[in-house]
Amino acid sequence: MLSRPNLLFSLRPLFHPLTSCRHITLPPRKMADVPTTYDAPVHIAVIGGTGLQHLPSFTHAATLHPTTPWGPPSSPISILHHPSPTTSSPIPIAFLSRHGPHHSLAPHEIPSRANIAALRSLGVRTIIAFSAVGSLQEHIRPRDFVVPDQIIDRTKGIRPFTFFEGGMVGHVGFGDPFDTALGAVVRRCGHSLVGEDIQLHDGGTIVCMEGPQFSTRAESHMYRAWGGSVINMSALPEAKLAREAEMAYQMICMATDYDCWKGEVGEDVNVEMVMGHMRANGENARRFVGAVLDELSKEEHGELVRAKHLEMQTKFAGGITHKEGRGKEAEEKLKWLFPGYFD
Ligand SMILES: CSC[C@H]1O[C@H](OP(=O)(O)O)[C@H](O)[C@@H]1O
Ligand SMILES: Nc1ncnc2[nH]cnc12
Repeated sequence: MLSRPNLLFSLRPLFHPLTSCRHITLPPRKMADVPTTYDAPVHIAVIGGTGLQHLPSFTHAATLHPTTPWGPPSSPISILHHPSPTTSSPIPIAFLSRHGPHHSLAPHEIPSRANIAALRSLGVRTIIAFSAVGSLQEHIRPRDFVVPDQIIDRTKGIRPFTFFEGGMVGHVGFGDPFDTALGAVVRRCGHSLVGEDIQLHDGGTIVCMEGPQFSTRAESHMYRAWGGSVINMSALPEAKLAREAEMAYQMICMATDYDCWKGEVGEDVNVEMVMGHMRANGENARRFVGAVLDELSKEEHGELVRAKHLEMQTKFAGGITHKEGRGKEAEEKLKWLFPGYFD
């Protein structure tokens, strides 16, 4: 049984599974000027992390408060209008703050399934995720950007990490945890900005640790020996769930510290250090994300942005459980997330 048995049914009028444009009705809010509904599908999202809780300089078209069978997401979802370089109408971008609008969610408390499910239900198929990371390599200096291509999972299995459980089994491929085609676009945009105050590393391995405490020195040395480039607490399960939800996902990282492997007095990572670098270089982070959105808004990227190359993969990956053996609650939730896949 669902813990909230009526939830799926009460959601149906809000998120009709068979319509791509979902009319979202919201609870009464104070934000009188900004609409609380948005009727067109939104294909691109930005997930902001530590120090990147807003994306100013875009037209704020709506603020949505969706809910999902996995509960509400970390924050309201802002719909921002981004001018398209190739069409007359603006491109809508969904912005979600991973730790909440006031950074009140620790990494292990982030409702990643709700975040990804809410974004997918709006039509999102491409996610640019931003993260503040520790550097595990001397040449990746604080304020450098890294567009990673691999992840080592050092979370502890305490975060819900899949949509497939409770009598619905699914196995998606995760050999390349970031989307190769999207990553290539992001790197190209990053390179167009590289100059005196922007440095970019084209690839790298993120170690995603559980936290919320930072690593011990022994762990930090071990991650370096494993070939880790940078470390954070939020690449997973976000990237895994995005893959299950058939979304093209790429993380952009900004180094804020050298973790604790250098062992120099006063140099170990702390929150002040992370926030200081994020504040000082936040404008460059926003420029980077803005350049990526400029590029993705071009018509030529339409197929990529709609993740046509991932469409239906989860129908087959999740088709392993025979109908008669399915857990009913799990089946209902997955039918909500993937209308038509598991009928
Ligand atoms: C405040 S330091 C640790 C914190 O910073 C990173 O956050 P995010 O990835 O959301 O930018 C890291 O993953 C930790 O959550
Ligand atoms: N050293 C570090 N370890 C884990 N997450 C981080 N985010 C920023 N710096 C970090």
